[in-house]
Amino acid sequence: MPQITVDYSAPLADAFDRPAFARALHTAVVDIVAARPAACMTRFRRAEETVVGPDEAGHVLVHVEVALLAGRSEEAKARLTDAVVELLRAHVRPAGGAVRHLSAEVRDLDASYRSAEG
Ligand SMILES: O=C(O)C/C(=C\C=C(/O)C(=O)O)C(=O)O
Repeated sequence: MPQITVDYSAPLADAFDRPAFARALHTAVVDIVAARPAACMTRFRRAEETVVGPDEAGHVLVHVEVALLAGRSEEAKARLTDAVVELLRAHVRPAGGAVRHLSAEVRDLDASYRSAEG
């Protein structure tokens, strides 16, 4: 299962349409790296405290990590990363004038990865 983790700053709680983002993200994962639709799984983690440089306020962060079984090309992984950042732009509204820091990475799951269902 593509294991997808999204860390986001707490002030974005009402400004980040998480279900819509996850659905669009899963479509992108299926289209770009041919994952099974039903296998795409995203969890969101709300960060109560963030600091950017010296600042405890004035910034909000979203970072997305997509972990895939090994085998996709670097080009495909880079295309997916670009698509994720574009989706973040579309689904994270600026919150109270804070600077948005939107980022993503696509990496390979470790060779030891196993999963089970049921
Ligand atoms: O669910 C699957 O299709 C197989 C799988 C993971 C698949 C990916 O992570 C991928 O396509 O990159 C699994 O966890 O069983």
